[in-house]
Amino acid sequence: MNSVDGLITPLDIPPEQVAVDVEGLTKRFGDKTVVDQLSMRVRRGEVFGFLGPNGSGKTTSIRMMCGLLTPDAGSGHTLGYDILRDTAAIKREVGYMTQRFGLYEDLTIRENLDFVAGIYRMDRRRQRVDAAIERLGLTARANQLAGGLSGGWKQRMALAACMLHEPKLLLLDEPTAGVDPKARRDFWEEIHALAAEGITVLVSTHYMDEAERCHRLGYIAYGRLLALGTPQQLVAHSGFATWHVRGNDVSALAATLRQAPGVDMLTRFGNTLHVSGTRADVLAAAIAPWRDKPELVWEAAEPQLEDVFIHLMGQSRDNFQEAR
Ligand SMILES: Nc1ncnc2c1ncn2[C@@H]1O[C@H](COP(=O)(O)OP(=O)(O)OP(=O)(O)O)[C@@H](O)[C@H]1O
Repeated sequence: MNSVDGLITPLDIPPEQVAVDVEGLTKRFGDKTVVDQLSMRVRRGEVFGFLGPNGSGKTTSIRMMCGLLTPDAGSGHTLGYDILRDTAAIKREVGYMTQRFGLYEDLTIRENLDFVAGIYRMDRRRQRVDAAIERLGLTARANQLAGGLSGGWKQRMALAACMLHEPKLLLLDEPTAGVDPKARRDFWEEIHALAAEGITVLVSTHYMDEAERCHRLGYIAYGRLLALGTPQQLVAHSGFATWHVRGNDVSALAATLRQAPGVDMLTRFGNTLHVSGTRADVLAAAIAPWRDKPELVWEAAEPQLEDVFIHLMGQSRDNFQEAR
């Protein structure tokens, strides 16, 4: 088969620790299969990240797991509820932060949250709003207009809004798109603090540094789950070997190695090349003629999660084309 085999590490845990357990989830829109036979589990209190190219089915998968969308095939349980039958119960326990949060720019943070609590007819409205403001560190800004907030604070407010009904599961769909790096880091601290309290978090992201911060990851391409596991498992099971080579002029070397069998990926960083392959022995043979050149410095390197995903992306494109 292909080198993506072995990248699925199922989660073997007792039932009481399972937050999401789905089997064969499939969704079609028209004649297009957007999610194809998705089977996986998420542990309670885990931050689980979905990665994959645009339009690969991440949002659709997450929405099926949370009873927001009915699958065409497959079954499963979320927080112990059946995803086909108990959708109302699941929705009550899920907080969903969509890619575009509709906040009112001319209302303050407090007024926005109060408005959300109002439209959902929540009880203890004042108390819930106060708790969300405090929990998300919004106290000092509670009376500022939302329109004047930076992207990071807006996201924090959006998170506060979907925490008002005290959900057990959070769905965050690319929550930090367009947020500056410092605010992204703070936001992730918050996500981990919530997970530490036992809240399960499903998050979709395009950022590799965020993927590395998840407890476990699923990589989806063309609706298929191609990889599942902790960041460490994904790197280890990829079989990837990586070398770094430095020199004053690595252009000729780059051109030759790009064509060499065993070199699956070659990335240039200034005067350094990162050269990777899924077969360590074939890669070693490819670079052997260059290893003793005095003008080059070679170093065996740890493969990075990003390398694995870039490779998976290329691989899945090939598989997809073959399957057509
Ligand atoms: N309600 C719908 N009707 C028709 N097609 C849809 C619908 N929802 C999603 N799709 C299509 O299904 C595919 C997968 O969409 P989905 O939003 O799940 O992908 P994604 O991986 O979350 O992408 P992105 O990173 O861009 O959000 C896309 O081609 C999308 O256009």
